Amino acid sequence: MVENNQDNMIQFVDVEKYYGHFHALKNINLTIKRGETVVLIGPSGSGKSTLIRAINGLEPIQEGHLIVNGYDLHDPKTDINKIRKRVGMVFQHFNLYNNKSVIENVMLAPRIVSHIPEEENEKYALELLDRVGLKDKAGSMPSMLSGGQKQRVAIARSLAMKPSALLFDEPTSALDPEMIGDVLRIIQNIAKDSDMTSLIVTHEMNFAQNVANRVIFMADGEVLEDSKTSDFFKKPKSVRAQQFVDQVQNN
Ligand SMILES: Nc1ncnc2c1ncn2[C@@H]1O[C@H](COP(=O)(O)OP(=O)(O)OP(=O)(O)O)[C@@H](O)[C@H]1O
Repeated sequence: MVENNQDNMIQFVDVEKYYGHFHALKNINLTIKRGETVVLIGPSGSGKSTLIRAINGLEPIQEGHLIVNGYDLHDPKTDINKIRKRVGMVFQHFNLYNNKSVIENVMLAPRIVSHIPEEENEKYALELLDRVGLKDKAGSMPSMLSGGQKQRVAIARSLAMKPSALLFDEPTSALDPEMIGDVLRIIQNIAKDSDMTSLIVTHEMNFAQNVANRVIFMADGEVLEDSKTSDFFKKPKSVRAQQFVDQVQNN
């Protein structure tokens, strides 16, 4: 039995994850406290997406405990929807409903999951679209938007459920370079909110340095480093992490 500490938003205890025989997450132990902004970095294939997707149950784990907002995901009695209500996710490829307008995308989950009255739902959706600079696109279809705009809608949509935590899985990797700055600025603003817990997979090292209070470095399915951001960028402890940072920064 793992102690349930209310200060912890996300806790991995001895977590193991396999895809068939492939060991994708190896003995993961880490805790993310409420309000923290944590950046997860590492080479391609190191398990970053698997780890972040495990947190809202998109990837089942096979061993250990994964406790999110007080619920143990590995307990069959846990209702995953209770976790997803409080933990939003922003994907690399936006995952918008292309047959629904921008505002409908933002209003859908609060309407279906939380039964928010229509007028209140619409008012809040417009506030969120304003926050991401897209109020004037409320009636547009996603196909009429740029990649950066689509991602800003996806962020507004993830905020619509008033989550306690947001997971970002490479939110700028599919964007043209000129769109990345706007999206990162919005994420930075969200992360500054001390009530919000953010976990961000990214290759944007300047962003990581400016925004995160902690950096987690993964390689080959393991967490090799979990350090304060300033300590990590001053001198990573492992050779693997140093090589990775040098390579990303020289690109
Ligand atoms: N559904 C799956 N079935 C089998 N293997 C998978 C599956 N998803 C991921 N993997 C493997 O698990 C490992 C970790 O993948 P993951 O996508 O978590 O890495 P990542 O660090 O996010 O990589 P990237 O930066 O390229 O997105 C990789 O070797 C990948 O091939």
